[in-house]
Amino acid sequence: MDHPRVETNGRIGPVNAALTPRYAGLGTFARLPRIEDVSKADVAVVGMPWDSGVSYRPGARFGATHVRESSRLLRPFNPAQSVSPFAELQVADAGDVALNPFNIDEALKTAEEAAAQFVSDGTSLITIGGDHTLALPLLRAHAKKHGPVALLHFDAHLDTWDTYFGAEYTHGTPFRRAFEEGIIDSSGVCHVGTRGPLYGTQDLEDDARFGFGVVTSNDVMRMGVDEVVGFLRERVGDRPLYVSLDIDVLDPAHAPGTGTPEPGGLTSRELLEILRGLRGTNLIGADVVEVAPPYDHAELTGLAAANVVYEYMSLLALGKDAPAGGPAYGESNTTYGESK
Ligand SMILES: N=C(N)NCCCC(=O)O
Ligand SMILES: [Zn+2]
Ligand SMILES: [Zn+2]
Repeated sequence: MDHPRVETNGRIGPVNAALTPRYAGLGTFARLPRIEDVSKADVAVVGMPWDSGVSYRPGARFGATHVRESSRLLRPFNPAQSVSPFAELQVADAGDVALNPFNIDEALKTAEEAAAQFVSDGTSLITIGGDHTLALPLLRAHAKKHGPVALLHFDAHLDTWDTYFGAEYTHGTPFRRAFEEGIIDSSGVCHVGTRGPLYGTQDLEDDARFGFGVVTSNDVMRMGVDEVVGFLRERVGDRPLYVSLDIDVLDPAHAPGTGTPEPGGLTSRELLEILRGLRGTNLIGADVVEVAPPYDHAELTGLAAANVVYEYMSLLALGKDAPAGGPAYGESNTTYGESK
């Protein structure tokens, strides 16, 4: 079936929701075109259906499809940032990478090669789904082009542990490996949203040795979003920035569909607003991982993840020269008029 699309500035946008109901049709991310249907994509959304690195509940292999399904309600204009991402950039869905579920080394190699193809082409990559092990090959692919990158890591967990059952490549270990490989810039790395029990104090000592700053979930509550944003901006400066976001950074009330949930997390409002605060940073790529739909309810987790991706796209559309404050950010009462 042919479904007319929104087209602005010569960019092929989503299927027009005024003509085709949102729940109809095949589900690309935000009902955007497939990458084969555009001449060149500025931004590609790529699914990573793989969860062979998990330590607890499996299910993130189904995350990519779930996030796509939960993205049908996204609309073309983002008032919180005053930007129409699909009009500023050609965004397309590149489908899923076929990752070997039985061989971790091979899967990580495939993921890295697939990512490197987009990155070397100058296409910004946003990946959806999969477990957090995948951050390692994604960082490798970005570092290959940009050198060691700044990293904002949104997560309940540190993910700088060493090994599980002797295995080096797991969803609890990608950022220790990234540090060891020299692909992250230790002066520009920070965790956001950490909480929950650790194995011991050594976990924090190791983590600090790798250079990570830490904004815990409680810090977000105590400092408030604006101060957190100021701290993160200062930390990353204008370095090439990769954002890796484990959906379990959200409280299980906001994102139940994940494999290692930890109570006491961020609200989706806090998370989305912190991401918006990154406008004008040098974002080069981003992921959202650990969405495990078998544990989701009412699409809460899928919707949160889809909106995270939409904020990534908005940041990319605004570009690295966007002013820090911006027309909408921090002036929420003026956005819809009236209530100031
Ligand atoms: N990356 C995520 N979601 N979790 C890591 C938890 C590792 C553990 O079981 O200790
Ligand atoms: Zn986590
Ligand atoms: Zn994680």
